[in-house]
Amino acid sequence: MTTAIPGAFHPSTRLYRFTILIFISLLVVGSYFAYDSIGALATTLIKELHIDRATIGKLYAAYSVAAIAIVFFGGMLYDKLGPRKASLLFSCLVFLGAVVVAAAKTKWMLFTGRLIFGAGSESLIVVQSAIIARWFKGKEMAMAFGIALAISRLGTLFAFNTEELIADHFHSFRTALWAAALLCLFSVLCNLVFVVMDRHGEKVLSLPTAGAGDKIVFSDIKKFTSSYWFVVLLCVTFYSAIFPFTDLAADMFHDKWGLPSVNAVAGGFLTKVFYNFTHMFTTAPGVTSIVIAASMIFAPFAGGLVDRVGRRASLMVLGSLLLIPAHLLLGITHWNPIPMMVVLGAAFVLVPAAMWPSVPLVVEESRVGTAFGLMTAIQNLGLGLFPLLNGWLRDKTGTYTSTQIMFAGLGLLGLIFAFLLLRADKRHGGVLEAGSSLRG
Ligand SMILES: NCCCC[C@H](N)C(=O)NCC(=O)O
Repeated sequence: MTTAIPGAFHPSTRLYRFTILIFISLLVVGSYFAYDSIGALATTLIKELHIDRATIGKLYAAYSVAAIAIVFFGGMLYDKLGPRKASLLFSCLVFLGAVVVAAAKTKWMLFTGRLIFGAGSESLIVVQSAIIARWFKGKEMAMAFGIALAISRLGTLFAFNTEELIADHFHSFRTALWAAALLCLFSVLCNLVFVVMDRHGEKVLSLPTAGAGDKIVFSDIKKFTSSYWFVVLLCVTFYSAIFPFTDLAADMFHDKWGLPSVNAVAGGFLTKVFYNFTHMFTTAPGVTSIVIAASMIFAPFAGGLVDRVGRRASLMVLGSLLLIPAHLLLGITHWNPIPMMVVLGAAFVLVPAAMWPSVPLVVEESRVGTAFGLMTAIQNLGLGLFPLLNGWLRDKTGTYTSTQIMFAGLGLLGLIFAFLLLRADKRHGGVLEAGSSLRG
C-alpha cells in the first residue's frame, strides 16, 4: 500500500496557510485606508467643509457607534454563518459605506456613510481574527497575527501618505475619498480568493464547517475568565491612546510644529507619491504615519518572538509603559516629535502582537468569535469617545496639550490593567506567559 504525499500546495502545508493569510490580511486593507482617510484629510476637510475638530471626532464616533451595535453580533454571526459568508457580508458593507462617504453631498450623508462603514469594517476585523485563529491555532498563531496586522496597516500607511496628495493633485478631497472606496472594492476581490481557498481547505482538512450549529448564547459571556476581561480592559485603554490620537495627529503636527500637509514637488502623480513617501518625516500626515510604519516593520518579528518565548502579559506591561512618556513629551514640549512617534510605534507593536493572539488562549474555541466580537465592541467605546474628547478639548483650549495629557493617563490605566493581567494569568496557570516550548 502506498501513502500519498501531500503536494506542495496542499491545505495542510505552510505555503497554503500563509497564502490564505495574505488574502485575509488584504481583506481589511481597504477598510483601514478608508477609516483613516478622515484623519489624513482632516486639515483639508476642516477648511473645505467649514467644520471644527469636534466634527472630525464625531465622524470617528459614528463609525464606532455602528461598530458597537453590530460587532458583538458580528462575532456571533461568525459563529453562526462561518468565515466565508460572514466575511463576504461585511466586506460588501465596508465597500457600500465607503461609496456613500465619497458620494456624500451633505453632512448627514457623510455620517450615514461612516455608520454603514463602521458596521461592516469592525465586524470584518472580528471575522479576520477568528479566521486567523481557525487556520493557525496551535501553529504560528502570534506570527500570523503579526503579519496580518502589518499587511492590514498598509492601508493606514497609504492613507496618511497619499490622501492629502490625491486631494491636492486632483484639486478635490472627494477624489481622495473615492480612492478609499476603490481600495475597499479591491478588498472584496481578495475576499473572493479567500473564499475559494477556505472552502477547499475545509473539505480536505475537515475543518469545522460553516454554521455548524453553534448556538448564540449570551450567558456564555459569564464563562469568560478574569484574564479575558483584563485583556479587554487593556485593549480599550491602549487603543484609545493610539487611534483617537492619530485621528487628529496630522492636524496637531500642522498646528503645533507647522509641518505642511504635502511636499510640493514637480512631476506626475506617481513621482509626487514616491517623493512624499520617501520624505514622510517632513509632512504632518507622514509624521503621523511613523507610528504605523514602525509597527509594520516589527509586527511579524514580534509575533514570531511571542510564539517562541510567550511572555504575553509582560510585553503588554512594557508596551503600555512606553505610551506614557511619549504622549507627555508630545504634549508639553516642542521637541522634535519623531523619536516620540517611534516609541509609540514600538508600543503599537508590542501590545497588539501579544494581545490579539492571547484571546484564543484564554477562551474556549467555540467562543472565539464571540470573544473577539465582544472585545472589539468594548474597544469601540473608547474609539468612539476619545476622538470626540480630543477634538472638543482642542477646540476649547486652542492647543493639544490637555489631550496629550489625557492620552498619557490612558497609558497609565493600561499599565495597571496589564499588571492585573499578569497576576490573573499566574493564577490561571501562566498560559499567556508560556512560550511554545512550554506549551508543547
Ligand atoms: N484601523 C481601523 C481601526 C481598527 C480597529 C480594530 N478593531 C483593531 O483594533 N485592529 C487591530 C490593529 O492593531 O490595527
